[in-house]
Amino acid sequence: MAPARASHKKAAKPQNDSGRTLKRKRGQEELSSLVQRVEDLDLKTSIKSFSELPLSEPTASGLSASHYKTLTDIQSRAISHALKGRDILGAAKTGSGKTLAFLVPILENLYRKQWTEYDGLGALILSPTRELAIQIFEVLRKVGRHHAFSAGLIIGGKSLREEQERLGRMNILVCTPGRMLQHLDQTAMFETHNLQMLVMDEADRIMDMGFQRTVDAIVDHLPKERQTLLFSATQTKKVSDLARLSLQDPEYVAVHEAAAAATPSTLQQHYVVTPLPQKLDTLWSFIRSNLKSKTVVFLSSGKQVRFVYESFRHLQPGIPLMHLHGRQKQGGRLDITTKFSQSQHSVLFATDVAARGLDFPAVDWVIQMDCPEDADTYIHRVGRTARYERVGRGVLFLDPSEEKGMLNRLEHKKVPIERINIKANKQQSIRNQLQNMCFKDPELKYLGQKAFISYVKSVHVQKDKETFKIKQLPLEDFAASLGLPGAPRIKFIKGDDTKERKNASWRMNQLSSDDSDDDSDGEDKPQKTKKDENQVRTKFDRMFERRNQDVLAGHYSKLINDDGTMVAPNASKGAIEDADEDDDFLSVKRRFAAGDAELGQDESESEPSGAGKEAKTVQIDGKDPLVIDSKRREKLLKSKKKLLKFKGKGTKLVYDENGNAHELYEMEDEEQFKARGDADAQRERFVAEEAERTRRADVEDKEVVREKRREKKEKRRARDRALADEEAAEERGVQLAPVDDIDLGSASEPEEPRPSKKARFVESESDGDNDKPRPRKSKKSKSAVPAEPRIDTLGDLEALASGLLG
Ligand SMILES: Nc1ncnc2c1ncn2[C@@H]1O[C@H](COP(=O)(O)OP(=O)(O)OP(=O)(O)O)[C@@H](O)[C@H]1O
Repeated sequence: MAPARASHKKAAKPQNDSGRTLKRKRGQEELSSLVQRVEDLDLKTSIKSFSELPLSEPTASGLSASHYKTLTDIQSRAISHALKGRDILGAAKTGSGKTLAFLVPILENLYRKQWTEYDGLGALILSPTRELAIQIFEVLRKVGRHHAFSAGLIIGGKSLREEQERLGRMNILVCTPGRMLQHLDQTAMFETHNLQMLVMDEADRIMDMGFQRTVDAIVDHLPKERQTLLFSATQTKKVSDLARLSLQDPEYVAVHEAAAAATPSTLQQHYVVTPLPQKLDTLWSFIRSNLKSKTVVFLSSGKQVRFVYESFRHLQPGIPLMHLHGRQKQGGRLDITTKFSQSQHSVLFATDVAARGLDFPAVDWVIQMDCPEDADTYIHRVGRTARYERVGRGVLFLDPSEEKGMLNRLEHKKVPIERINIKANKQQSIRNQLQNMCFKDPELKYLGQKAFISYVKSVHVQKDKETFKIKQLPLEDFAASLGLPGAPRIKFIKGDDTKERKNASWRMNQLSSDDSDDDSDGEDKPQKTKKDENQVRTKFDRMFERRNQDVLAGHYSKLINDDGTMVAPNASKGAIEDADEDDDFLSVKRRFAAGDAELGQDESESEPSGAGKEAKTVQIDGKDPLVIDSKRREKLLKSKKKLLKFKGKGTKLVYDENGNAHELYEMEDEEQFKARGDADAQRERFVAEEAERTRRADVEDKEVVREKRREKKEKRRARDRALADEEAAEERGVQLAPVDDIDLGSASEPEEPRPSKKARFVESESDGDNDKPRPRKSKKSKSAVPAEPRIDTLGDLEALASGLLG
């Protein structure tokens, strides 16, 4: 969380009393006039520039310093209503300036209420992605730079504690829903009862399946009496959502509802029909012929993004390549968005994490290589170009099976899109190069296999079956186009309820790779069709399969384990760094089979053949092996306390005279037992011996107890004597040292009550040390309290105060 504090108030020079009063008076007058101007604001007048709006000086100067002068349509319509405290449902095309449409009212409404740090949280802005939250926060810092509010960014990726410490002092927060809920539930100091405004940017996304419950829980924490603003490029008026958010008589501000198109007029939109197996070739050819452009390429999953990025990087197209997806670490994601924003010519491969709200300057092309799940997603993706009156172009790649369905959806949403064809002479094939690369580089091949699986998975979970027809996709050919020797097997779980998993990107977990194949390394085998069986296998194929055993046989034989215990794939290092795995796809976790390695064993020994460095097991005291397959678990090895859980209780050993260790209870040999005589006689002897041992132990115990009582009595007497001496001395007027060497714990008299633990939080008394038990107060100590000093003058008072403080 980065606090943003404007400085104009701090910079004020000290003034004399009358100057201050005058300034305060002038401030009050300005404020009343501002309030009056807001009240008088006519909602029907169309406002063109920020200077026409009733805005405070700090906001006006923040806007002008950020070079915002004229209002966009959505700003002109929404800001006026929001200034008057109305709830708003705002919908406007991508890149039309929705961010300012809610930031300006936030600053103004808090300003007019003279919000201070003591008032706590005044406004909460929710964003579906971290990147968008960061971007909103940056705009807030810019336009709010002359305000004195504190603002924070809560998006996770930092320690909760660090955020917790500062959270209580924030007036405005920009956050992602998950992290916000975590704080609302766990941060005691965080109060929201005073909240004035709740804003949701990309509201339809926040309120869809992925966040529904989180948002409900957040709203439960917020006061009902508040102003709520919802913004998106594809807003819906779903009554249930509005009820959930307790919107009161919201103003529906949909500035482009009557427009002929849902997308900016400066945007040229095209689609190409390119069969799935040719998509990579088409993309490659496109990039090669647009080296002087800035392009965003959208793919359906992080694994797809990684594979295309890695393979194209190997092929060196002659333009910088970047990639962005949700499984990257936060720092990396931020670096990439900054780099891409600053670059002039580059290609960014991204998942839908970049589809909403991100404002990359001057993007020339948006390529949607994988078909978006619906028309709204298409609109958001394509909206990364042609922002704020600039020009831009979008190209959608469609498999022939997707063409009809998707075009219907787009037409329904008023998206004007035209077909274009690829020039045959420009089309280049990279299939052979990819095959060679996958052949030589097992890691790339592994990425390709994951990309294939995740693509098929993403198509399968799509809700719109008119557009996404998995059975019509030439999967075998698609796998070959990725450079793979065959299509990895995929098993679809029966009864798969796609409706339940509407959001493909969020809930792709209902599929499983085929674990029915009982061939030891057969899991990686391509899907065999009848055609395949008749095909002659070339030397090349055989080599590929041999390489396969090294790369994937290890993974899959561990991945798919009938007893469901462990898996140990051998992902490339990079792939693991991104935590970009197929785990969600599989019903078993990626862990090793039990008993792979003993504690302290060489790391290399603990890995299965051909495996990467990622997972290992350690066995502790013969217990079930502890699988080390993540950084968190690796840390665990360093904590003795945590490891106790995995350790046994330990075995007690006794040593004989020769120094040999024996278990405490060792089973005796039957022959030896018999040799010692009749069993009944032995039992009686044993009982008699044990009874005697118990009697002796009893006597010893009683003696110990008696000794302790004697000691206590002695101490009590000593204490009584000391007290008597003290009182006698008092009567004689002699001052004694405090009685602090007496063990009060052994006294039979009731002790002076110790302050309870709670007392720590009660305002401390003069000595400021409520925790420690104090020595008993004697009459002496009472009489020793000095008489109250005389305070005649201000000087006397100051002297006393400084003495107390000192
Ligand atoms: N009044 C304005 N004058 C000039 N530029 C503006 C104005 N308002 C916004 N912009 C610029 O327009 C661009 C798009 O703004 P913004 O990101 O707020 O759009 P958006 O509507 O939220 O887009 P999306 O729907 O994609 O989230 C930004 O670069 C912003 O700086």
